[in-house]
Amino acid sequence: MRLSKTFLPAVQSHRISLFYNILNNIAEGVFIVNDEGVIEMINPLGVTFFGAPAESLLGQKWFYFLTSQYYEQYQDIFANWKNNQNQPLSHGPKEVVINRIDGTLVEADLSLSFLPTSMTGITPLFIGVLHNLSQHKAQYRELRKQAYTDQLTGLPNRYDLEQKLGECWNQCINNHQPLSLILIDVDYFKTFNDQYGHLNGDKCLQKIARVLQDCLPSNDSLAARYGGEEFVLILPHCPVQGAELVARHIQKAICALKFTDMQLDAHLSISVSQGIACNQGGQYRTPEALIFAADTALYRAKADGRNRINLGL
Ligand SMILES: Nc1nc2c(ncn2[C@@H]2O[C@H](COP(=O)(O)OP(=O)(O)OP(=O)(O)O)[C@@H](O)[C@H]2O)c(=O)[nH]1
Repeated sequence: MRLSKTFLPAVQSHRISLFYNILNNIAEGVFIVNDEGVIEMINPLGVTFFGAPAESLLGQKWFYFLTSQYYEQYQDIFANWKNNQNQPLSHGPKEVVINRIDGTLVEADLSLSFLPTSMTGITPLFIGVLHNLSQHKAQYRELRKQAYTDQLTGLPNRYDLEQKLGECWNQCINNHQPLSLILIDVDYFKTFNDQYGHLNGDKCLQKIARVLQDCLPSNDSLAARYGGEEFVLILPHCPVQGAELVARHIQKAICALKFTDMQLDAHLSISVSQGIACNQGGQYRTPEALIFAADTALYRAKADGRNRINLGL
């Protein structure tokens, strides 16, 4: 800011240098812009948000450094404000993403405060206070990922499955597309655990998860752990014949699994039972009804002797 201390009384001059010291040492990024959005002052922490030397930031419009979505927002906000200056232009913390000079992105909370000419004496000014959110956001993303992921297999968990199924359901209904679901249950898994131990049982579930992932027919299909030794495949845009082919593929791949890397007998093999249901033309009213139909089909596959594929009605 262009303030001269030369003719100011000593007390006032002291206050101004105190103010500068506070601003330069405060643990938030602070910048001051004029009514065009041009940066007039920026503190050292503020500079780190933009990733360029203070000298090159002064004189530039601050919102040029925002990613496109926020850039347009603030460009509009400033333009609207210029057209109707009676509107106060202040807000509390709002999320923005800053595109630093080196191309890296910084997620931050921005609070904007308006200082009218009656306070500044020259021209209205705005104070921007930036609080770095990048670390919190990274932690949040990690926790969110964990909340949606089955820890043992790395597949989406049941919670994620229910969300995704709801989304696929709506999308397929709206586009008049079929939606198939395969419910898969490992056969005699209690015996596997009893004979080879729970840890080997865990490794076996991990192998099964990898097979299911590899058998997915398209990028929009999804394998999830439904719970215990049960898994689900969601196959959007897939008619029942396609789902049956996928199930046969899974059946073959599971039966071919080897456990010699776990120091188990080379002849040991496992199998799964599968129930298929497909919503093609509105047979089912809800995603829950589709799961129920696949579950009933799975129950019959088990009852018919296991290592079977059964189609729901
Ligand atoms: N190792 C391991 N075992 C699990 C896990 N979750 C569930 N199980 C086991 O899976 C077994 C399921 O047993 P049951 O429901 O009797 O079914 P099953 O023995 O597979 O028999 P069928 O399904 O009728 O063919 C139980 O022994 C559970 O302890 C897990 O995360 N790890």
